[in-house]
Amino acid sequence: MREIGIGLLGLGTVGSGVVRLLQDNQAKISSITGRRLTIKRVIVRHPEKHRDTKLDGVPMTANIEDMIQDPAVQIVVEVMGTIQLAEDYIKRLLQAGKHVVTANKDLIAQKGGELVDIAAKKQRDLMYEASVAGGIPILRTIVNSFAADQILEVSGIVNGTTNYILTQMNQKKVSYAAALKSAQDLGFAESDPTNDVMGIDAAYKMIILTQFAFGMSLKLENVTVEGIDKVRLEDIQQAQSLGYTIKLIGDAKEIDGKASVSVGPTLIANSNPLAAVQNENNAVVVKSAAVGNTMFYGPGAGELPTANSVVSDIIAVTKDIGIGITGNTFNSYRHQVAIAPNSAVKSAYYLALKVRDIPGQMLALTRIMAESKASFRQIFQTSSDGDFARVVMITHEISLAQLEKVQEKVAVLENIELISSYRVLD
Ligand SMILES: NC(=O)C1=CN([C@@H]2O[C@H](COP(=O)(O)OP(=O)(O)OC[C@H]3O[C@@H](n4cnc5c(N)ncnc54)[C@H](OP(=O)(O)O)[C@@H]3O)[C@@H](O)[C@H]2O)C=CC1
Ligand SMILES: N[C@@H](CC=O)C(=O)O
Ligand code: NA
Repeated sequence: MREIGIGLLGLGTVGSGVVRLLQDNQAKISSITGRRLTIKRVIVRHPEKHRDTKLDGVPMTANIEDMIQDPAVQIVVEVMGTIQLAEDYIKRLLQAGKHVVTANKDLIAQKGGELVDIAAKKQRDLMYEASVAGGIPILRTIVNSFAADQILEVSGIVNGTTNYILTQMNQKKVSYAAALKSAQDLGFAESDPTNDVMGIDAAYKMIILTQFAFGMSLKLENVTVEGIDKVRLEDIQQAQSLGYTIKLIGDAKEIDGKASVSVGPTLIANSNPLAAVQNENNAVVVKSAAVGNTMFYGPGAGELPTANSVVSDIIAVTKDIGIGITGNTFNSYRHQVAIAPNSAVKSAYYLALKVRDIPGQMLALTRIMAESKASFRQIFQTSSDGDFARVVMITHEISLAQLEKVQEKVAVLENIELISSYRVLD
């Protein structure tokens, strides 16, 4: 049987999983592809480090040139991370005629367009199924199974670390710091978890999903992003008492041909299936004109789930090599970028406010709401420590422009502080 040589750029959580799947499922993969997939070379930062993953006889070095120059390597798997270095390496690998599979959403979200162009010019494949929602095969599904349908919205939970943290805080009353630490130990979090908790990792994934769903290549500054770093246990408990669970939700919708993309803590009604998605699991809901709502659920991070997406890409590339059709872009849908105005983006909101416990404050608050033409469906004063009361309200559907008006007006009030404003999804 003919051989396909694989090069691994990175042998951490995901890289080790890739090795394991290629070894454990070799016979099945060969039966499907008609090729024997063999790991020929590994590049890591510290080649001398002790590793549990055993790759007898496979050279392991720190110099990318070793991979670029190795004629035995046809497909390189980039599971190293970073943006600039990975960009430089992948460009050189593509120029040298290698096919590339990557799990690097940071890179694809920011530099994907350039890399796709180089790959196409060199007639090489560039695939990145693992970059969005880890083990869920969402990108290929959008390309293949929604090609004939008009996607209206793609939304859901696309970061495993934050969903794990929120689940642990909500169910086990674990502290934020302890939950983050265990997400790191379990290998879900990025090497620097700032991007996870600040919503940036989810924003990168939403940028990639927007490209696949609407053909628009957005930049990070086009996405409204808020992380979970300011979500308090009080908010989580308050939401629960109202019948909601707080999740970090990514949302990309098309409004009159324009995109609106956001990431932020959101109150999900407990009857909504997204509320039941726990720990590192992700769920992506695709709303489309013909099909309606379709939900894709599964592990969004972790060694083997992510590795399965990587290996599915390796198999796709191997099949393309076999029939001589490499160089087709992973997603060929292109559409001019247009961003929806804030007046067109609508949602219900949960507003939590710290209000000085003196007469007249509720009146001031309701006046601001009336002036902003924003009505509320629920309002509570939940506790008072003598000086300050906590007031929580859930609005009817209002536009982002109206919300901003309310935020601006509250900001100038001396006795009322807006602590959080989160979207509400029924
Ligand atoms: N973990 C997950 O659940 C998921 C991760 N991803 C993405 O997959 C990629 C890898 O993640 P993960 O496996 O968790 O990361 P790890 O930190 O576990 O592994 C990174 C690997 O890359 C190597 N590496 C790092 N820097 C360099 C460098 N400068 N030169 C050569 N090698 C280098 C490291 O070498 P050494 O071992 O010597 O330190 C290590 O083997 C990232 O892009 C991540 O965003 C995507 C989906 C899920
Ligand atoms: N850090 C990411 C890993 C997968 O992309 C996450 O937690 O989802
Ligand atoms: Na995926």
